[in-house]
Amino acid sequence: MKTNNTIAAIVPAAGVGSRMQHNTPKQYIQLAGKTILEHTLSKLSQLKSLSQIVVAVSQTDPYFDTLSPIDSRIIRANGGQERADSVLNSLLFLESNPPKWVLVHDAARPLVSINDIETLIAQCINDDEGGILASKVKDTIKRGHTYSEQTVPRDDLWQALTPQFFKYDELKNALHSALAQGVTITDEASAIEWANKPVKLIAGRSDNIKITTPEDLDLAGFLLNKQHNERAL
Ligand SMILES: Nc1ccn([C@@H]2O[C@H](COP(=O)(O)OP(=O)(O)OP(=O)(O)O)[C@@H](O)[C@H]2O)c(=O)n1
Ligand SMILES: C[C@](O)(CO)[C@H](O)COP(=O)(O)O
Repeated sequence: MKTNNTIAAIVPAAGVGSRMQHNTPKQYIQLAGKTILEHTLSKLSQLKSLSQIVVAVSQTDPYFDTLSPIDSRIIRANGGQERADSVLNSLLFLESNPPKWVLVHDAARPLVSINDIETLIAQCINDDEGGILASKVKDTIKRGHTYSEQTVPRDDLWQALTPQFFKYDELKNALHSALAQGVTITDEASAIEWANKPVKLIAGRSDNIKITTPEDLDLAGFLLNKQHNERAL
């Protein structure tokens, strides 16, 4: 009997990018010849294992439908108030023909490495457990406000990245219940942790940055051009 390992991608892209302070939502800023969202979707479209790529955008988003076609697997869905609502809406969008697994990846992380995504998927499927790309904290970490009160031990501290990869049913149930109970959910892993289910930490490249503030743009543009030139060699 063939194992069902269908995988759908979900790309939350319904944010307004308030920290970017730009006149369009940050996913539509042009960098290295394309919008940030197009770079992200071009990356995901290299993954043949994906059955669908659901992109959650604001219901009133006027930009998405003007993008050049990238891949026939891409489908538009409605986002929500917060990132977690956008992800839950996308999961519900897939409800009539649910995949076994979902790969959730921020529109704002166009630099992700395909190798890292393939490693995440392979390890999670092999161990039959969900997981996330994450990078070990590298700097000395302080706790405090105006003054440092403490240097925090960092041996077990990780920065959560995306993609985050979970079984469809587990993620939908965890997100739905956590949001219904008013729990703050900043990533898929926080919903799964809240549901007392395991989250594997898979070390990923730390240059998979989330483009968040204006100073991220130059670095992201530089790295995107570098990746483009390396592919052309
Ligand atoms: N209601 C929301 C909010 C965020 N996102 C998406 O979630 C990803 C990560 O969120 P973040 O970087 O925080 O984006 P914004 O919410 O747009 O940024 P800000 O917090 O600065 O407003 C982004 O791809 C963003 O478009 C989403 O789909 N729906
Ligand atoms: C999901 C995420 O990208 C993991 O780092 C992040 O939590 C989402 O954005 P935020 O800046 O934490 O709201």
